[in-house]
Amino acid sequence: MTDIALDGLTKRFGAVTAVDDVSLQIRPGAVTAFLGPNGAGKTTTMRAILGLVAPTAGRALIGGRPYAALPRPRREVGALLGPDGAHPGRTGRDHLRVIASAAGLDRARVDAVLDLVELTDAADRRVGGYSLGMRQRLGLAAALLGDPAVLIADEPANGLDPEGIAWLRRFLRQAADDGRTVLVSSHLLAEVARTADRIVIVSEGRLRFDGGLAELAGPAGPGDADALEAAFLRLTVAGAGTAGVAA
Ligand SMILES: Nc1ncnc2c1ncn2[C@@H]1O[C@H](COP(=O)(O)OP(=O)(O)OP(=O)(O)O)[C@@H](O)[C@H]1O
Repeated sequence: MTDIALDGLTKRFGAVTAVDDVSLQIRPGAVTAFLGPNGAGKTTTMRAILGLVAPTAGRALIGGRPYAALPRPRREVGALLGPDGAHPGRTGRDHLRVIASAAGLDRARVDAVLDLVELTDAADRRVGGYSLGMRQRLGLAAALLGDPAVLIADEPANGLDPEGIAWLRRFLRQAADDGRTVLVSSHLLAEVARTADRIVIVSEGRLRFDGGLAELAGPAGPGDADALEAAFLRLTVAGAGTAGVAA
C-alpha cells in the first residue's frame, strides 16, 4: 500500500507562489479529487509529486520516498499529465508496446491495459483517428502499464463528453477498488467529486479544504448540488480563509 505525503510543499516561480505550504496525505484504496480553479496550483503539485518540479521548500513523497528515489518508478506510479503524445501514425497497441519495451515492462501488460480501458477493439487502428476520449483512455492505459500502486491524472475529464466522463468516473472507482492510490485533478467540482472518497480543494496555492463530500456540503447534505457548488465557490474565491480544512 503506497500513500502520497505532502509535507509543507511550497513552489515559487519568481514572484508567483504556485504552491504554498501544503501538507496532506493521500491514501491508498480511495479516489482523492484534487479540486481548484485555474491557476490554483494543482498541476504544479502533481508535477512535484512526480519529481518534475523541484520544491522551493517542503517535500512530496510516494511511499515515503521522493520520486527520484523510487527503485521501480513505473511500477509504483502511473501518471496522465495531459493529452498523451502518441504518434498519430502509430496504432494504439504499438504505442503501448514502445513504452513497455523502453521501460522494461512485460509486453503481456499491453493487452491487459487495453482491456482495462476498453480499447481492445480499436487497438490496431492508428491513433490519428482516435477521438479525444479514446486518446485519454490510451493515456490512462500507458499510465497503468507498470501496474502501479499510485495513479495520478491531471484534468483527465478535459474535453470529454458526458459519456466519457461517466466512463472515467467508473474507471477511477475501479482503480481505487483495486487498491490503488488515485489522485485526480479537476477545476470542476461536478466532474469527479461525486465518485471521490475524499475532496481536497486548493486555491491560490493554499489548501482550503480536505474532507468528505458530506462535510463540504454541510447541513444541506451531499445530494444538494447547489449547496456543494456554493461551498466550492466560497472556498476558492480570492482571499478565502483556511477554515474549511477539516483534516
Ligand atoms: N513553469 C512555470 N513558470 C512560471 N509560473 C508558473 C509555472 N508553472 C506554473 N506557474 C504558475 O503557477 C500558478 C499555478 O499553476 P498550476 O498550473 O499549478 O495551476 P493549476 O491549478 O494546475 O491550474 P490549471 O487548472 O489552469 O492548470 C499559476 O499562477 C501559474 O501561472
